[in-house]
Amino acid sequence: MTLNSAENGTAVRLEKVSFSHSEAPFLFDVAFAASKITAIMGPSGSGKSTLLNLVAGFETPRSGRVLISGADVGAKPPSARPVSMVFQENNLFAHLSVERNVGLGRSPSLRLAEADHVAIAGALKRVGLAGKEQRLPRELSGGERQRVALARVLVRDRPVLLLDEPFASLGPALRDDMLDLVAGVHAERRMTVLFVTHQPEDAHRIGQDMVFLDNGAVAATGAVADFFTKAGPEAFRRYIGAGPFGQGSRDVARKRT
Ligand SMILES: Nc1ncnc2c1ncn2[C@@H]1O[C@H](COP(=O)(O)OP(=O)(O)OP(=O)(O)O)[C@@H](O)[C@H]1O
Repeated sequence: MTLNSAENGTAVRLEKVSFSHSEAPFLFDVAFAASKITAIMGPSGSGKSTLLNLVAGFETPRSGRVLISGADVGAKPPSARPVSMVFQENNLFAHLSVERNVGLGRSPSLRLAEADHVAIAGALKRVGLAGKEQRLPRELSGGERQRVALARVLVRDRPVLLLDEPFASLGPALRDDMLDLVAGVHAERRMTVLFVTHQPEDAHRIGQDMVFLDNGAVAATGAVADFFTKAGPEAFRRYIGAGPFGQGSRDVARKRT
């Protein structure tokens, strides 16, 4: 039996990756487990987006290596990396229909064969947008636009998914729906997901592992569940503060089950 890459799992590793925008230095040395959802949290400016951009290839390390499935992807442009990315907004081209925006995940020149159209229709159905294929992004709600971005991820079918606060501008109930959609897609495809969020409840809802950044470096790593106990890392507890997710209470553990 041959296993495809998703079944093998695709680990992501930043090996002593240094980088600097201007004066602020970053040094990332961290591994993301294959086929898991890892939440990436940390104070504003700690380097979460920068880390994702290094994996995606939008930023180039000054030194160190980015490894995906053990292969150094440093020389590859973003389009050649086995990665998809969803941002908080501006994922879509305003002048293209929903169907064509999704089609870009299949072919950047939108030369689409019959099989591509079938895949696009299937992806739009999976994210709950069947019937809205011909709409423009401005004719959709914020949540629907993010569903289009997820449909594009599905047709692009890369083993690594980078999510940079994709649902931060959505209300709580809708955010939960979208997170459950991501968790459902992850259960089907088993991508390796790096999920940047400021919301502890979002990390808790779908995250399995946690990478906590502080000041341009990894401050703590571990299982998400362990971060939300009283024994969780001190810097993390300071960051999330008081509130239902800041008390390390057993209520949180109960909610999960
Ligand atoms: N293109 C850029 N040019 C110069 N500095 C930048 C650039 N992008 C980010 N920075 C700086 O690098 C630091 C880290 O930014 P980054 O966006 O990675 O942080 P973050 O943890 O994602 O923050 P936030 O939670 O606010 O989104 C910040 O101090 C930011 O001002």
